[in-house]
This record gives sequence, C-alpha cells and structure tokens, in this order.
Amino acid sequence: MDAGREEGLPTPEVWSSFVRRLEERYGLCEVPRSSLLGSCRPDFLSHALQKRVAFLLPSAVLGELATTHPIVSIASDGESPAVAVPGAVIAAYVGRSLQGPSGGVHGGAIASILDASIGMATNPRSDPDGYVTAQLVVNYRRIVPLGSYVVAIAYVHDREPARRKCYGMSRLVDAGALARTPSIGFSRKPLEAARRDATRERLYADATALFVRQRARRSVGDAEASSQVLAHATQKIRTVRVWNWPAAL
Ligand SMILES: CCCCCCCC(=O)SCCNC(=O)CCNC(=O)[C@H](O)C(C)(C)COP(=O)(O)OP(=O)(O)OC[C@H]1O[C@@H](n2cnc3c(N)ncnc32)[C@H](O)[C@@H]1OP(=O)(O)O
Repeated sequence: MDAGREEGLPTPEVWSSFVRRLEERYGLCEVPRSSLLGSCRPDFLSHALQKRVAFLLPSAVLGELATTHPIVSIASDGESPAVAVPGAVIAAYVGRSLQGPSGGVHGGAIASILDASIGMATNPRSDPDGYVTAQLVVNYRRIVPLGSYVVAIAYVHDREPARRKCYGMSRLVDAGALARTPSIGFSRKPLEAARRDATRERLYADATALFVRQRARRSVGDAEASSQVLAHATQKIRTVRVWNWPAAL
C-alpha cells in the first residue's frame, strides 16, 4: 500500500471502472480533481475527499472550455441533441477520514458535497461574480457507510434573475452498485427520473438550497487569478463528453 494511502481506498482501476459506469449512465465526463473546481476550492471538500474525487461538470462549462481550449474535445452520444441542463454531478469516494460521530460519514462532509453540487449547477462556470450559498437545508436519510461511493445529482429548479436568486436541489445516492457491476443494464434517463430514482438508488441525503448572486463584483485581481486557474485546469483535461440528459428543465 502506498505511503499515506488511506486503508480501503479504491484502487485506481476500481475508481476508473466506477467513473466509466457513471459516464455510461449519465453521459458525463470526468475532470481531474485538481482541475477547475478543485483548484477553486482548496477547502474541506477538496482535501477531505482524498484522491478519488471526480468532478463532473455541466455542459455549459465544458462547452466554454472546448471553445477556448482545443485540448478539450466534446462528443455527443448521437442519440439526443446536446442540452445544457442546468445540473451537475459529483462522484466521490468517502473514506475513513470522514468518519463522524454516527460511525458513518460525517454530516458536514455530506453537506459539503451536496452544497458543491448545487453550486456547480447554479454557476454556469466558475464565475468570480457568481452565486454563493445563502441557505442550505440537508435531510439526512440514511447513515453513509465509510468506504462508500456516492453520487450527488444536482439541478436548478428555479431562477429569479431580477432578485438574484437561484434555487437548486441535490440528491446524494449510493453508487456502490455502479462501482461493482461490470456492466449496467439501464439506459440514460430523463432528469425527472434521475430526481426520484428511489427504487434503484439508495438515497442517503438530499438538500435544497438558495443561491444568491453576489451584489458586488470581484476585483480585477481576482478575475485574473480565476483565469489562471482555468488555464491551469484545462491543461489537465484530457477527454470530455457532453453531458446531455435528454430533458431540459
Ligand atoms: C463552480 C463552483 C461552485 C461552488 C459553490 C460554492 C458554494 C459555497 O460554498 S459559497 C460559501 C458559503 N456562502 C457564503 O459565504 C455566502 C455568505 N453570504 C453572503 O455573501 C450574502 O449574505 C449573500 C450574497 C448570500 C446575500 O447578501 P445580499 O447581497 O446583501 O443579499 P440581499 O440583497 O439582502 O438579498 C437578496 C435576496 O436573497 C434573499 N436572501 C439572502 N440571504 C438569504 C438567506 N440566508 N435565506 C433566505 N433568503 C435570503 C433576500 O431575502 C433577498 O430576497 P428578495 O429579493 O426576494 O427580497
């Protein structure tokens, strides 16, 4: 075992297989942890989720990257038109370092994943003038066992641009079956189905959030830092697929 490697951490092969299952199911792309979002958030989420975190970004982000950075390639699945669904998915492996008093994964870690997923759905890109969390309500439905694969599926369900408000939801589900199964026997579903797939997916927690667009613009210095992060991030992106759930909100 690698020095400093957490006991029970999935091997790179297992993680890759898991991510492939996700890509197949949702038509998503994996972006390396150290890229766009991870670099923007050197915080609890980035650090605590250890090495096996895939940030799966909405197509609005990917489209922009593809335009400005030819290294990013985008391919449609050929079945449905590319739809910029205002959603986002985070896949994560939650290991022993995230143990809470319940014996399972700490609620703060769960809230962080849910928050980040809705934040990604709300912000069309990593925008220095973007939306921030004003309110987050988390319902903890089941204890998340340590060493689980989890997936947060987030989407925006309402926007009030004039009032700078944006409402989102996210569901944190067990992805263990996806991680273990060599092939998955169900096809990509509309967003509506993904919202309430309780029969197939073990729901751990869900959240609703209000995001509010910041009133004041950031300074030019911050904008420059942000673009540097973007440039750095895109160097690490290798292959990308359009996230095109066939249903728009
Ligand atoms: C791509 C990367 C995605 C990453 C996502 C990361 C998300 C995060 O973790 S952000 C970090 C945590 N959040 C923060 O630090 C935010 C701190 N808070 C703030 O900056 C401010 O309070 C802020 C911007 C939310 C609102 O302040 P302000 O601009 O003064 O808002 P204000 O004009 O009073 O209110 C605007 C509207 O929002 C409503 N509102 C504001 N805050 C709240 C709240 N907490 N609860 C309910 N409603 C609220 C107001 O009632 C008002 O509604 P309406 O227009 O209907 O009257």
